[in-house]
Amino acid sequence: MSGPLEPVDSLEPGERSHEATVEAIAAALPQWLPSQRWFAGKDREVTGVRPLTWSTILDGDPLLLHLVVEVEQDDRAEPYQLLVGSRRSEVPDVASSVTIVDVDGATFYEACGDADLTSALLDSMADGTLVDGLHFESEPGAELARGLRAHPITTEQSNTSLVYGSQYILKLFRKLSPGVNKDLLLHRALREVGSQHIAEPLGSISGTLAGEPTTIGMLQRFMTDAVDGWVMATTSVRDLMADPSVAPEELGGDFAGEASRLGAAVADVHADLRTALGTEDADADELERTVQVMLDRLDRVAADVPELAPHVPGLRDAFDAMRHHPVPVEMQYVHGDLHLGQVLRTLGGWLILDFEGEPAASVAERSRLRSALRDVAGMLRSFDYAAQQLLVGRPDDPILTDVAMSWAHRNREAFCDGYAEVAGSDPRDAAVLLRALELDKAVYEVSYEHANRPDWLSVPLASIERIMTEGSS
Ligand SMILES: Nc1ncnc2c1ncn2[C@@H]1O[C@H](COP(=O)(O)OP(=O)(O)O)[C@@H](O)[C@H]1O
Ligand SMILES: O=P(O)(O)O[C@H]1O[C@H](CO)[C@@H](O[C@H]2O[C@H](CO)[C@@H](O)[C@H](O)[C@H]2O)[C@H](O)[C@H]1O
Repeated sequence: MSGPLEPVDSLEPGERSHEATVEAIAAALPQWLPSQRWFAGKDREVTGVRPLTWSTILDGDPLLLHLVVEVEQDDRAEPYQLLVGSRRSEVPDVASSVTIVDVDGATFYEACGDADLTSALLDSMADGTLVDGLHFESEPGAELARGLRAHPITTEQSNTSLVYGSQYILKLFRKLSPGVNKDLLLHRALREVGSQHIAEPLGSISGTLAGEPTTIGMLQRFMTDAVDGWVMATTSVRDLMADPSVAPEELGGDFAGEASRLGAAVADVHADLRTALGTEDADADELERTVQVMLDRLDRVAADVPELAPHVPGLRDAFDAMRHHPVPVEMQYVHGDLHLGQVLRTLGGWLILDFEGEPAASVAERSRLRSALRDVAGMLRSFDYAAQQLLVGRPDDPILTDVAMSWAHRNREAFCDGYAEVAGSDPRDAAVLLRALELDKAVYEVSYEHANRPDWLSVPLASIERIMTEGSS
């Protein structure tokens, strides 16, 4: 969760045509935004939406506008981007949920699902054009195909991704921050050092926000042979739950081998990030700052989510313990929000996606160098999630709970084994730090679930309870 923001300056103004339309769209957004999966502020009322700027990507009929709007909520004002389409000559074939507003007899709708309109984005990147203040570029050496149609992916996402043919995936970052997006920055750095564990970055779209060139989209190679880690992991847990009498290691869908290879891939990426972008040693001030950030987050989340209250004293102790058990920490660029939905198993091995960091963290927080153990903690949390999500909404069943917890334990250990083998040091040796990082991540998840998937709040809360109990036994 970020605090109040300074007012954001306008993007470089595009043509002022369509001004009245843009105002009408902005006026409709307070009602429309909260129903969008990618909107990060669903748990707070939208008190106003102000257009910061807009660009006309296609003019006439059909019309394709790019808007950056500032969304005001009680304690913050944040910029979001939207692609808005309209057609006069034919009724658009789009779901009613994406309709934003009717203006003068024309329907204006969220255009990410309109393949006739979104093909213009790829074509503009292939051509390297500047369209009404938006720069469309391909990465050095990338020869992009033109004329491909796109469909949005349906995964639950913080952003919106469009798949072009079976070749490319374009991620449109929804909540914008001035500057080059960390996801693009780290993908470029990893490509420079020849990382084997990323999908190649191929293009980008940028505008200007608060006077800075700002990434609004990133194009990557689409991996057709990929399955995401979350799907693989949850399939494995389901198989085990379906027949609890089978030992996990005898199960056809045992995930431990993959978990270990994933640990090795994450350690490789950490090493590549160090090579590409360097490291710094953490000093006592850094440790103090880290503990304080965790305590502050705990206070903020506990104020919003009463269910966290009983755990607050124990969580405070866990964070405080870092002060009494300091370990030498090398600070480096990390992924920042690593979980099973951010990793893809391809024929060539594991790829890591989405280096943007936690969607709710401030840009300053996301851009900091951190301990690589943050990513290890994120993935450990994800094994817990994969195990527990099948228990959500079911009556208590001690046998199934036991199966789920054994699966999580087995795969968490395998992941750490794989990581340790490549990194040369075992994350489990820094037990106090790793425990605090896991709990801090779980506090973040409490806030994330409260805002996005209240039904799942029980998942991070149960983990906090478990970690606390293990710690006190
Ligand atoms: N290069 C790719 N090839 C295939 N699928 C991808 C690729 N990049 C992303 N995906 C799919 O899109 C999903 C969302 O991508 P991600 O970058 O994590 O978006 P977000 O930032 O919105 O969470 C991933 O979980 C994965 O299933
Ligand atoms: O992928 P995003 O960058 O949008 O990350 C956000 O959403 C994730 C959920 O999609 C959320 O991850 C949490 O749920 C996952 C299962 O859906 C689980 O694997 C993760 O371990 C858990 O943290 C992530 O926290 C949030 O930032």
